[in-house]
Amino acid sequence: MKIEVKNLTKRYNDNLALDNVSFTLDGPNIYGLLGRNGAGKTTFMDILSGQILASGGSILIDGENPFDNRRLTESICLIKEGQNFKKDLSIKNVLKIFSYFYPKWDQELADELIKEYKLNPKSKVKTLSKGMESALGITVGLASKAPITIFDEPYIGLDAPSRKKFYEILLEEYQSEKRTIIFSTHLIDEVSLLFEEVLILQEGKVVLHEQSDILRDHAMAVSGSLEKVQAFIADKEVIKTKQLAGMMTAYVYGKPEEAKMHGLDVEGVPIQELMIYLTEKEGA
Ligand SMILES: Nc1ncnc2c1ncn2[C@@H]1O[C@H](COP(=O)(O)OP(=O)(O)OP(=O)(O)O)[C@@H](O)[C@H]1O
Repeated sequence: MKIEVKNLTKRYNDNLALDNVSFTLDGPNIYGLLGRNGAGKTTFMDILSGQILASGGSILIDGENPFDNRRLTESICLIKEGQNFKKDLSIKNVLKIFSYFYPKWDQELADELIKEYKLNPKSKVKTLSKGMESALGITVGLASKAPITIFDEPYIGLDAPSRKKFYEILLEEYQSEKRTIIFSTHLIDEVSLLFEEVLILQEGKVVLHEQSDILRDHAMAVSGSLEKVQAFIADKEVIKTKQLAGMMTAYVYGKPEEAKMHGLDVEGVPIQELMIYLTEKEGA
């Protein structure tokens, strides 16, 4: 499904959570939605899933507004950090309710995940540990098979092996049937290999929207003498520079071979680091 975001703005009193944001997500892909605390990620996901209204601008999903739109909401599954389910329901009933709601619900996958995460179908949500509740969220998100599945920090309390299992199954599911998956997380290093496209928000604005392959191949840290680095970056898009004792490191987009030809040291910049540099305040 195509998601078109145009001049999207969300205000909470004086607080501008989204500031005139425009971009397009062009169909099935795994998108990493990244940014510091308070950048506007959850606000965006809430508007996208039709849960809250924007203050201005629009989001169109295949040309339609998601707010209060039943046809669209059954195509969108949003799993949040917690509080996804009513506390008095049993796991079995949670799954039953979601299976009625999502037309493409995959009960076999839900059963497999429940087993994998050792969840007892009879247990009530209120008796689950944080990690177990997250595992239930992941189960619902994956089994929904919703054409737009959104995970907003879905794994609070989930241990590393369980997260790894989640990434594996997510990728398997995605490969067997492509869908739009939007993933917001602060554990960027751990998941960045899954992302096909990355969006970084900073104070309600998009500071980066790029394909991961391009970032992996072209975002680089070049180091060398001040003069050499300055000469090299003169015509480049510079993310950040650091100087120490006549030496300079610059984070730029460019061709690693070209930097090497200039006699500079070149290293790739992991997405997590890129996010940090792009969202650091000036002079930090
Ligand atoms: N219901 C609300 N009422 C008032 N302000 C809000 C509300 N929800 C969000 N905000 C504000 O909007 C801004 C963006 O918040 P949002 O939750 O979208 O950020 P985020 O990127 O998801 O952050 P985090 O990574 O911490 O979850 C913040 O300044 C936040 O304080």
